[in-house]
Amino acid sequence: MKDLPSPPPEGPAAHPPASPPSNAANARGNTCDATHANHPASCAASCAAPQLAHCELLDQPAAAAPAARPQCDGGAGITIDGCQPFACAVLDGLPEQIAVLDQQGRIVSVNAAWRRFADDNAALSTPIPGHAALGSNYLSGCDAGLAGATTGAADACAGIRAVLDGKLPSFSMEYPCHTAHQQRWYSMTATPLEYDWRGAVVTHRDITERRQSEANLRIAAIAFESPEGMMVTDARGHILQVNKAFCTITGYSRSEIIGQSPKVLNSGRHDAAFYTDMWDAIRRHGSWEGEIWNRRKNGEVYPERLNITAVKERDGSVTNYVASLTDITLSKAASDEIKNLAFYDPLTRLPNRRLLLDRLRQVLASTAATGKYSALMFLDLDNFKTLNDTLGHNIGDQLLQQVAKRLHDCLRHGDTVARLGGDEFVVLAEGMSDHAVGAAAHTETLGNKILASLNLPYQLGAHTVRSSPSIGATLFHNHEQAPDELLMQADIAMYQAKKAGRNALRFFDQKMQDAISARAALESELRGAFEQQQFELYYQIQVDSEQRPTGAEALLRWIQPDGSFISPAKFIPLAEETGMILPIGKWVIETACAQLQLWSQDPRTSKLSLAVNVSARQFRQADFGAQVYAAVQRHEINPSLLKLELTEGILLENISDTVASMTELKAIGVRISLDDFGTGYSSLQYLKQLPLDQLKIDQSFVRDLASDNSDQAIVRTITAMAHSLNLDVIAEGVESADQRQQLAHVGCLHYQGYLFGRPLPLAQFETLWHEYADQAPQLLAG
Ligand SMILES: Nc1nc2c(ncn2[C@@H]2O[C@@H]3COP(=O)(O)O[C@H]4[C@@H](O)[C@H](n5cnc6c(=O)[nH]c(N)nc65)O[C@@H]4COP(=O)(O)O[C@H]3[C@H]2O)c(=O)[nH]1
Repeated sequence: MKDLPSPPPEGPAAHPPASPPSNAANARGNTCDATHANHPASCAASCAAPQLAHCELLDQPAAAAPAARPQCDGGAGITIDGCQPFACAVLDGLPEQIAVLDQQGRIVSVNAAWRRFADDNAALSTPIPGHAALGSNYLSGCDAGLAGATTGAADACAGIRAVLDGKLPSFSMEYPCHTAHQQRWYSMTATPLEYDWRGAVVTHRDITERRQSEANLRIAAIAFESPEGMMVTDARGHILQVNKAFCTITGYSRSEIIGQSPKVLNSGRHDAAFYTDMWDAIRRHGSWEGEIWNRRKNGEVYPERLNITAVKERDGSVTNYVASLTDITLSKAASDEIKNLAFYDPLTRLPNRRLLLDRLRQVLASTAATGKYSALMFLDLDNFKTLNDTLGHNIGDQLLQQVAKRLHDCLRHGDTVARLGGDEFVVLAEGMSDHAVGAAAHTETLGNKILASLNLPYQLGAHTVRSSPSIGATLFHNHEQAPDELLMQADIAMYQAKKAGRNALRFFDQKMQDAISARAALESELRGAFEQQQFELYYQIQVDSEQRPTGAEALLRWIQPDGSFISPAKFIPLAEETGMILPIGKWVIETACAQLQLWSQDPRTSKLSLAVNVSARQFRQADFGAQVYAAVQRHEINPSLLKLELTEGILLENISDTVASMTELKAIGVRISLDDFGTGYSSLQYLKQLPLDQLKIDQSFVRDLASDNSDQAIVRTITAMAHSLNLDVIAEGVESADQRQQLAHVGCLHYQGYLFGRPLPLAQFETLWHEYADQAPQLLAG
């Protein structure tokens, strides 16, 4: 023990001086001060000390010992007046250790508890100081402690001395007395003893248990005031205690809530079964944990994480319930937000692709059980891009939001509308009918309802706009179909609706699917074909009105290893879509330039021009001009012999960019021909802006030229227009002499067509060309 000194060695102490009579009454009157009022043992000890007749007494202070008084315990040779064996028995029966000190602080009498403790203590290898044996001087022990500079010892010493000197009515302190293995606490009380002589009664009490309980309570109190709300109820559910966090969360003050039932917090959002399950769990497992909606005092309903634990007696009976609760409004809002982002489109708040696929899987599973047909519809807004580009994204977003709302309003409860992104929406209508035909009819009705709704005008800020959707629908009742496959089918049908003129509904059918599958196969073959150099350029001769060969058009051929041909009409659009046209187109230009170079080396062919087709995607490349220039340079050709054939569609897409690109090409020196002329919407206005060299009359006007008056008028107009713009004109698809004659009649003096020659491999073309060069007049005359 650090705080109290070791007792002095055993032995007779000096006789204490006579007690100062002046302080006696005062000291006695204050024996049970406020501190000790709660410690009856201290009081009893101090009040009973004069009667310690049977207690073990060492001797009597000489100055105060009246000779004739009865002796309680002859063994010690001390007699105390009025000493009663009964009082001694009482003191010996007390658990507190009581010692009587004389004026000098010598222990002159102890009770049984003190004695026992002193004996036990002495037997310890490291005795606890302060529990000295009879005869030793208690204050010397304190002094020894002082030497060790222990604060508690100094306090004890000073306090007891003050009591002995009548300066204090009583003194008490508590001190730790820890051993290596145990933490122990004691209380020490000193009260004055006014008898025949002056002394003090010192009481020691083991207060370890109380200190531990107090410590536990302090810990519990700190734990109770955690950031989590805490509530303790009795077994019947009456609230006994709540902490500050509880008050903050619920809005109730302690005084308002204590004594109430937790039912005041009920939000009304959970049914009776919820609470029954909760209490069942508490009964069975002793606790329940989960999320619950509760109501604050201000009426606001909020989510909280709640844990309720039953506190039980040893016999299992519940004494209390302890609830800890956390307001999860914010974390719930955050997790809801995360959920929203993961499963909902932020713009329209509609389910996104992930959630749609999830629902689709569920519907597929349920169709397996019900056998009913459901429908999946893919919607795309016609001309959305134009609206977005012309009125801005903000207006585009508003349109999407209004479309989302209208779609939602068209559906039955339980159907799903999702936004996949951009202007693509998907409707999933479940359980349409038991039969395919009925389901198709229902789907058509729904589709028409959607068409009608989305066709109504939209008020978007200051703009009133109209929009229409193209809708593709597919029906399903076979749970073995994959969600992605169904989406693809609806998408394909939607494209059919677009092809059919937009603002329409189309159903997916198997033939369409087969075509798509074939296209997918072709696409993979196309990639391989380029790598395996299965492409070749064929050349179709072009002649003038004198039947002189003026040049050729290079036409791409895909010749498969088995010798079969795949038509450009089939693979060029696919190559365009997949982007394969870029390397292919580059190769065509390179090959054409290489050929022009070869022809330039022969004076007979050095004037031959060569036309190549340029696709939209190819032309739109930022470096297309640079590619052409590089090819012209690399092969050292006369650029005016290279003719780039562009279609009307390409040129009119973005007129200012087009003019810039064409000007760049013209600067290189190449010539530009407008292919398939007449099939688009070219106006004179546009044509005037474009740096063109030639118009190529589409073969569709040439085909019926002999019989169709309107075709004749068209060809005449085109030719006149070309001449007015100072452009060459060439007609393609000339198959008969009649056609050629008609063309010549309206002023078209350049021709290309089977009449003069089919597209041919290089060697055959060159043979034909030589024949033309030598015999063209005779051939044509024939
Ligand atoms: N019925 C009939 N047809 C005739 C006659 N004379 C020529 N043709 C065909 O008409 C098409 C003319 O080519 P196009 O209009 O540029 O139309 C071309 C062109 O748009 C595209 N194409 C061909 N080669 C290339 C190429 O290298 N690059 C690009 N981007 N497209 C190409 O594929 C289209 C089809 O090419 P082809 O099948 O070779 O078909 C060629 C040609 O064989 C005739 O008297 N009667």
